[in-house]
Amino acid sequence: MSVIIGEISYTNILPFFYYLDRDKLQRQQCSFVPQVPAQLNQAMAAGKIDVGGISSFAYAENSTHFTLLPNLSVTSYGPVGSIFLFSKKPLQQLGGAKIALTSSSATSVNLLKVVLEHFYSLEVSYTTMTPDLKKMLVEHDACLLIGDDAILAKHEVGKSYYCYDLGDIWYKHTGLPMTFAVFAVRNETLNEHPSLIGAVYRSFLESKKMSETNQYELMIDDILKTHGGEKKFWDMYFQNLCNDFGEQEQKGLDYFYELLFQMGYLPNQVKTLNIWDAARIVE
Ligand SMILES: C=C(O[C@@H]1C=C(C(=O)O)C=C[C@H]1O)C(=O)O
Repeated sequence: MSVIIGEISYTNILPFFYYLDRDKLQRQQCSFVPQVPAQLNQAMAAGKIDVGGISSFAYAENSTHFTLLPNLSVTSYGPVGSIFLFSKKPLQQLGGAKIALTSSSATSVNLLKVVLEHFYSLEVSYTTMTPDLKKMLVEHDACLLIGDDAILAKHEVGKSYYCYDLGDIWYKHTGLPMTFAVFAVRNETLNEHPSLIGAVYRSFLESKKMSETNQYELMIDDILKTHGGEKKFWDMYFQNLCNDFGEQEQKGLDYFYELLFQMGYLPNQVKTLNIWDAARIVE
């Protein structure tokens, strides 16, 4: 018996992982797989990962096979600070443009399609590439980066390009938050190991609460050692992200899924968000 936990390899997921008692979870036969979102999404769909953070888009693609864990997400109300379209031209002039998309993402690449095609009525072409701004912009007019790649690129070359925060654009057009990552578990795993998934879920919740209570301080001290940057920047970044998944966050996600279905980017409508009734957790 083992449960494999997917761990998004970006700083934005850290509040849920920083305080996990990994030794205890490992003694309970849990193991951890760190990867970028797109790879975790695929692994979870293939049954190679059981539970963890995935792109919210990947939940929509697998909503009949996955169950969402309540009160956990990576969401922004407005600018997210790590999902940027870097462009050689102003966004409104991107009609006919060639856009390079990071291969790490699922939510943000689809959010970009909503922004360009639905909000701005632009027709563009897309190529998926490994995230490397300089290489992406050799033959493309604009590129999308997410996570720590985007943070670094903004810091290094942000002033040389037009730079658009997709969380900001989404909020301005809809008045709704955007949930980039959700926490989900495969239905089969939930049926087989409800009490272990309960333990994993409570650990995520506790880590999130501890991170929020001490204002991410210890976590940011460590990030400064591993990633560099300024304390002020990371303070702002984490204070700005919402880690809840309540009514308003769900409303934003419902609307995102609805637009993607109408645009043909989701084959099936997501009728309901299937959220685990945590009250039923088996101790
Ligand atoms: C805020 C971010 O959210 C991430 C974006 C994701 C995506 O675009 O698929 C998936 C998981 C999130 O952790 C980010 O990485 O910048």
